[in-house]
Amino acid sequence: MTTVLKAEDLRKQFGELTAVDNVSIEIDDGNITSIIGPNGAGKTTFYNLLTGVLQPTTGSIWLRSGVEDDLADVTDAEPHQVAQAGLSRSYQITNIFEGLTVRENVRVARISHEGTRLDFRSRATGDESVEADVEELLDLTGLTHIADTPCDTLSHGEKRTVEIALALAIEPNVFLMDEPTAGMNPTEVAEIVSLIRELDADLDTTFVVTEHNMDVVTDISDRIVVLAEGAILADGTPEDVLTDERVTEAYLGSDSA
Ligand SMILES: Nc1ncnc2c1ncn2[C@@H]1O[C@H](COP(=O)(O)OP(=O)(O)OP(=O)(O)O)[C@@H](O)[C@H]1O
Repeated sequence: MTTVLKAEDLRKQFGELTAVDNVSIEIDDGNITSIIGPNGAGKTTFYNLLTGVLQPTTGSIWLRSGVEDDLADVTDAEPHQVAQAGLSRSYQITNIFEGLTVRENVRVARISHEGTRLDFRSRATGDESVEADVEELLDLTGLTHIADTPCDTLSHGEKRTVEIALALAIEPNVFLMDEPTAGMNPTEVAEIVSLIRELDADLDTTFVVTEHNMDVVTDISDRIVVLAEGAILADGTPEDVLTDERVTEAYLGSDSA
C-alpha cells in the first residue's frame, strides 16, 4: 500500500482552545478510512486543515497527486491549490448550480477542471473528450437517468449524489466525504452506501469519510480513526475500534448519538 495523504504533528489552536491536538496520521490507498468522533472532537477542523480552508498552528500536510507522484508538502496551499493537487471534498453544504441540469452541473465542473489542467499542465483537450468524461461521470454515479433534470427539482439524496459527481470531476487521488448520508432517509442512505462501495471498487481514488451514522461507518470502513478532544483516541479495524472501551466512553461522555 502507498501513503496518499499524511499529517504530521498537526495542531490547530483557536485562542486557548486546541481543536486539533498534534495529530499524526497516514492514509493509504486501497482503503476506506472513516474519521469519527463525538461532537466537537475536531473532525471539521481537521478536514478544514487538510483542504487548506484553515492554516495549521503547527505541523505539516503531505499529499500524493497520483500514482507516479511523490508526496508533496501542501501545508501552506490554498483550497484551490489543494484541489488541483488531487484532494477533493464533498461538502454538507451544497455547491450545486440549482438552475442548471445535472449534466450541465457536471459539465461546468469538468470544464473548469480542464481549464486548470490547461493552465498548469499544458494538456489540450477537445469538447468531445469533455463530453465523454461528463457521460462517464454521470454513469459512474448513477445519474444518467436524471441527467436532464434541473437540480432545483432533485431530492436531497439526488443532490448529494450530484455533489459527489462534481467532486469526482477533478479526478481526485483522495476524496474527503463530509457526512455523505446527513439528512438522508433510510432508502437514500442505502443507495449512497452502495454508491461509495462501487466508486471505491471502480476508481483508483482513496476515500476518507466523516460520518455520524455508525451503521454506515461499520458498513463501509476498512479502517476507523476516532478523534476525541482533538487527538487520535483509537485507530484500527471496525471490529477493534468499535469494541474499544475508551471509544464507548468518549461517546457516552458527549451528547453525540
Ligand atoms: N473558528 C473557530 N473558532 C473557535 N473555535 C472553533 C472554531 N471552529 C471550531 N471551533 C471549536 O473547535 C472544537 C472542534 O470543533 P469541530 O467543529 O472541528 O468538531 P467536530 O468534530 O467537527 O464536531 P461536530 O461533529 O459537532 O461537527 C470545538 O470545541 C469547536 O467549538
